[in-house]
Amino acid sequence: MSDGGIDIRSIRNIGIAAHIDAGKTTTSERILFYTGKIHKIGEVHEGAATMDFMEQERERGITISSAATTCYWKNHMINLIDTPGHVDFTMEVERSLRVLDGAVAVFCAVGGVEPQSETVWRQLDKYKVPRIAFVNKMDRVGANFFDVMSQIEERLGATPVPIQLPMGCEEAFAGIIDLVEMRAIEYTDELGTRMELEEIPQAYVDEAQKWRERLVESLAEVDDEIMEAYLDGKEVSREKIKEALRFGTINLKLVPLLCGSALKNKGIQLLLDAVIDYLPSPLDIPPIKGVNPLTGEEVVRHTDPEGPLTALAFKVLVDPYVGRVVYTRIYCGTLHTGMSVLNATTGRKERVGRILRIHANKREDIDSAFAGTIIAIPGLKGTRTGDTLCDEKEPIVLEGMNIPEPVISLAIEPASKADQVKLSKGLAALSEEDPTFRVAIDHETGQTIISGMGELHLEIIVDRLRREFGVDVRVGKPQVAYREAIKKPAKGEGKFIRQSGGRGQYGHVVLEVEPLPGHSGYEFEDKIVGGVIPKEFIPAVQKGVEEALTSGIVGGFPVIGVKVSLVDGSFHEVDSSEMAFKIAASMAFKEAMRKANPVLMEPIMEVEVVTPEEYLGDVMGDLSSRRGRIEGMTTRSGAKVVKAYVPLAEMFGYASALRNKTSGRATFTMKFSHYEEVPAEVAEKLMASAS
Ligand SMILES: Nc1nc2c(ncn2[C@@H]2O[C@H](COP(=O)(O)OP(=O)(O)OP(=O)(O)O)[C@@H](O)[C@H]2O)c(=O)[nH]1
Repeated sequence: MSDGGIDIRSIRNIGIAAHIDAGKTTTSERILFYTGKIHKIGEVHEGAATMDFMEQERERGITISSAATTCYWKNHMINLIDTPGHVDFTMEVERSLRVLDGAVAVFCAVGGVEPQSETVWRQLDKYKVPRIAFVNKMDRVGANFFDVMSQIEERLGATPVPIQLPMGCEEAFAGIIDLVEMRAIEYTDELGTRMELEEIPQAYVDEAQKWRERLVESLAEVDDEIMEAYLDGKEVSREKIKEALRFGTINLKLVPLLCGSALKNKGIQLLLDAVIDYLPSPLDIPPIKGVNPLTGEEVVRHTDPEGPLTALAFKVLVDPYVGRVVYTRIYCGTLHTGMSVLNATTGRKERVGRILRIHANKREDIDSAFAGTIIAIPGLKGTRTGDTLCDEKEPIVLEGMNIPEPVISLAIEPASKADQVKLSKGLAALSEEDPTFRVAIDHETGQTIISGMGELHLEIIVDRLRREFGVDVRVGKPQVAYREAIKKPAKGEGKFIRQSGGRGQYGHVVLEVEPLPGHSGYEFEDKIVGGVIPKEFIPAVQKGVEEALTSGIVGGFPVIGVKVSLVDGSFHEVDSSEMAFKIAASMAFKEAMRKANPVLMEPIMEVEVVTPEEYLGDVMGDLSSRRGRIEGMTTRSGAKVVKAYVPLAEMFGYASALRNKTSGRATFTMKFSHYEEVPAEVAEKLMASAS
């Protein structure tokens, strides 16, 4: 199976992961330059970068959107996937890490392993992504290749294996020694397009020999044949070295270490060679798992162009040239234009009218795309980020793409009447792009409420509304989504009786309430016997209860986890009406709830903090002071991983607090877990400040 002469073995789906300022954008751009797809090297911070098309990303220095760009190198197809690295966007991170098979971790030769590179590295560990490391900025004053190597070893618990050495550094950085080929590469022009291959200069021979031996020594650990040759003092062939490096990298046993200067155009071609030589093709990764939505059975799909279509829509973006496109990774089967596919997540069918391959500077229409590739599909109206697209006859929903419930919300309003329409449009577009972002209207106040995954998430949404949609908005303070529940069963009675001449009103309802297990869900049961309330009024009773549930009696928050039984009541031949029963039901519910020991419930987050051991005490102490409950502690790649349950209300500002406590070296992720009762003294304070 081929695509312009490319077979699956020659595909590399990679991401570039780096600390802010390590040179991710410059490196990506140089890759696109050398692979011949863009012809001008732009200075990133002057706005010419190809990957960062969102103005805001550049300003904030964090990458939010994840696009994929296709380029070719030595008969291989490389799909470069943009990887975000911020904790508030765990969905984004998970999605892009899901679709890439390997990564290039870029480090700054001066800064080394900086706190954020630690974050990114640990995410790659979590998703078991094979990687190579590129020590960039070798031309800068203070650059030190070996320092970065030891930091990777010590701080990240990895096994970096240099496959290159720098020739000179700082101002004098002139080229690279290739320890696999045992040759030197010198650059003779500014753009780095002219490289001279030469013998290793005399001054570097000893050092090169030493590191070549170390390379073989490291490979002996992962390859028996090399181990034997090493013990016997025999030469190991170049091919064998490459094979063992590839094996060690793909199996996460080692990380090849390279060097260069993206800005000075040195080392990028060799980096591309290493991507091809050592990072996995779609055939080298484990098969993807999912469930059959009809039977609930687990399904496993291999990278096979002949198999049933299985694809993941990993990002919806408005492309500046084409409009709304769905970036999709095909895991199995082949997608053709004109094909009808099942969106197994929504259960709806979609027609694929066009398939696009996105290059840095153009969009190419293609007829088909097979397993292992990444493409963009325009016009899939009903498909959102995280949806699985598949063959209708063999449905599958890929696992692990659950969309978390938003836990934080704020009120938003247009600054003027003129902004109203633009605001609605902007909110609709943004919630379509990002399934973790929701929009709702508060029926009591008429306010528009937006909800998301964290403070920064909403901050960025508001920022995008201002910039991209030109809306002037006013926003309220972020609010925790509280709920109410009851702790014991109780009975309540409600009578709504009016007699003022003419036709009166008569509704009389007796309800029992009881808590449901786990404080979730809602049930209504009609236990009326003997027609003490006629059948036709039962729906009105239920409606009255449901309305009362939307605003509890503790603080006016929605009530969750309650079973309501209608047990008794009475009616009047003439005066009873649906309205009267609805009001009586609502009164009965409120009375029952008052007697049922009502409590305030708060969202509890599952928090995972990854920290170097030296900060463990501080991190745990801080979590406890935030009413956190430590659930467990493990070790991952030499760092401590603390799992805890912490109320969301206590997590405001946690990102900066953690940064300050750990000099930025610890990282965290959090997601909603469940609701729990707010402790009495906290609830009291909360209610006092609200009133
Ligand atoms: N001296 C030197 N500077 C470099 C090199 N690579 C990148 N830079 C500079 O470092 C700065 C950051 O580079 P970017 O490519 O924007 O880094 P990034 O990791 O994408 O950073 P963010 O966009 O902030 O996330 C820019 O001013 C680059 O010109 C290099 O090899 N040598």
